[in-house]
Amino acid sequence: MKLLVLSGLTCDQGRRRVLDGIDLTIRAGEFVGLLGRNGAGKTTLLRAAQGLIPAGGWSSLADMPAHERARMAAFMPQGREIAWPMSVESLVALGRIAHPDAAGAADLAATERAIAALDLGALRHRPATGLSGGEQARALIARALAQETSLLLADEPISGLDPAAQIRVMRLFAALAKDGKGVVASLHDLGLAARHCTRLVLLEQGRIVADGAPSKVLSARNLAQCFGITAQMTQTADGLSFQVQDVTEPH
Ligand SMILES: Nc1ncnc2c1ncn2[C@@H]1O[C@H](COP(=O)(O)OP(=O)(O)OP(=O)(O)O)[C@@H](O)[C@H]1O
Repeated sequence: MKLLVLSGLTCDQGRRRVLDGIDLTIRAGEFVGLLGRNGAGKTTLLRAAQGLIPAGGWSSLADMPAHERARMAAFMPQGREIAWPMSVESLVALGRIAHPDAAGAADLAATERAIAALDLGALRHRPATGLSGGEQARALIARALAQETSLLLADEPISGLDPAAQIRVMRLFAALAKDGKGVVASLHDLGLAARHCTRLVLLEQGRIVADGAPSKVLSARNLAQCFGITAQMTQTADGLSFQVQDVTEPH
């Protein structure tokens, strides 16, 4: 089942074209890692796909009425500012705003599931503004999870998390995809992307330059061209193992 279709999506910032003709379809069951250097266009793509910034071309999501979109897709933005000193559990419960006709019990249950999934039980009564950066990230992922949408869009969800929390979040996203949801996450950790994503989409200067299985997208050629690095990749019994070896470009 198609959850998101982008066709010829473009976005300009000033006189620069920062997203240039993106054609992309996300289906149920996929955990898609959105990769690319700083400035490649990952955040712009995630925002333009939702109609949060002006864009050309077509997005199935941006085309929906706002209330339908909120039932279809949850978004964890890259900027993690939390405006009010509300408790962590109240912040997570905000994910339920898109479900005005859900029973109170269903809202509570979804909030509790999200709190448990992100291991926030011990923090639930703390003001969200007083959390560490990584704890705030987990609370915002939980808020998106509580929305219980078919599609989850997450902008650098694991940056700033400790190693165990990063792996837990990647496993959680992989499990959501296995359950039939779709997840698109921009990521800078190529090793975790290789290990956990079902599909990788590589952006360069606002264009998709590779799209497919992790072992194909993380080819030596793509790594050199799009990241200026070399890496060693081996298939192990546990999955794909990926280790960056060197930088191939002068700074
Ligand atoms: N509001 C803005 N005004 C001007 N330029 C912008 C604006 N937003 C984004 N850009 C430019 O658009 C390009 C793509 O930015 P974007 O944030 O999408 O990159 P990214 O791939 O998410 O990068 P990062 O990995 O650093 O988060 C960059 O060159 C950026 O400088």
